[in-house]
Amino acid sequence: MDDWIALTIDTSTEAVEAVANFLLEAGAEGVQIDDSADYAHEVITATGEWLDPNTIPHRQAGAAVSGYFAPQTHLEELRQNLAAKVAQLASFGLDPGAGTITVADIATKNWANEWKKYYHPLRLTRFLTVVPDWSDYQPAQSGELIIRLDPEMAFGTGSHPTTALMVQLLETYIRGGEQMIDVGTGSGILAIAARMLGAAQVLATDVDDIAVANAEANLALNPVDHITVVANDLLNGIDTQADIVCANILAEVLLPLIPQVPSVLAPGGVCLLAGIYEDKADAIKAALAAVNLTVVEERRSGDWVALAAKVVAP
Ligand SMILES: C[S@@+](CC[C@H](N)C(=O)[O-])C[C@H]1O[C@@H](n2cnc3c(N)ncnc32)[C@H](O)[C@@H]1O
Repeated sequence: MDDWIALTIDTSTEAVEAVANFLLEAGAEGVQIDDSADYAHEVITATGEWLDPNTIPHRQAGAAVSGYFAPQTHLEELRQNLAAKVAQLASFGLDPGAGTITVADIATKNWANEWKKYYHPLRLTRFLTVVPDWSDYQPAQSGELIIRLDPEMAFGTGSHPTTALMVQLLETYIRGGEQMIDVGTGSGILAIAARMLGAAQVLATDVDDIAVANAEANLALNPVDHITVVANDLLNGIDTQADIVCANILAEVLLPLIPQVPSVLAPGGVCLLAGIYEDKADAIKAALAAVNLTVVEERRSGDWVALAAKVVAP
């Protein structure tokens, strides 16, 4: 059999999700992400051993996203199509990084499993650890909650700082028994985390059908119920009340979402937003203020900002 084609785009950490989507939309059978940011966290091995990321050989800056394509792919057309999309990243406020595209034939029979070596159990917070579903990792201490994920297709393995910020906010604002709406659920990671932390019910939505399917597959890997996943754009057509509305999406999507939040937010509820690149934070705060939502907490990780906002009585 002919070799598979691996097409690798050098980019920045913040553009990893968009570039992976470009490759999947272009027909990649799978994607592999090699992101220097993944090594900013401690890594735990399958046997529960803590590893200093500096002891593992890894890229020091930026990220590379590889897509695997069937041998008969029209390579030049594909390369040009992807180069055009990479050139548009800056107009979405994303740093394209080097933006170079390299092509390699790979004889690896089993590329579909190759990428898995890049995913390790990841200690997200004191209480939550994200574990790839093929790992036999067991909790290293009492009280440690395990989220099992197959991170193959959708965004949300926990390794991105925006996801980690949002999980920290969920730990702060979930007291138990809340109704929650998770807009842009991706892998479903936030919905699963919320249920494990005590939320009563989660409505998880995503505009991308692949994400909806991946979130449903991930729910099945975890001992969680009372999570409904639906394909939906923003909060369009949703009229249930929620104590928590969370969304980890780029500012361009949060801006039209924010005016929809008050109509679903129950009295005393909180709106949690992540995915905000720091130069967009002021615009997001202004959009919140315009609908009477006051920022009550701000968290940062690198260049990323996450906000909690509530209706505060005058
Ligand atoms: C950055 S990912 C977040 C995934 C996960 N919630 C997390 O925190 O790791 C953003 C998700 O929002 C989804 N999304 C983008 N635009 C959307 C929209 N207009 N309505 C609903 N979901 C959207 C994307 O498909 C993607 O899965």
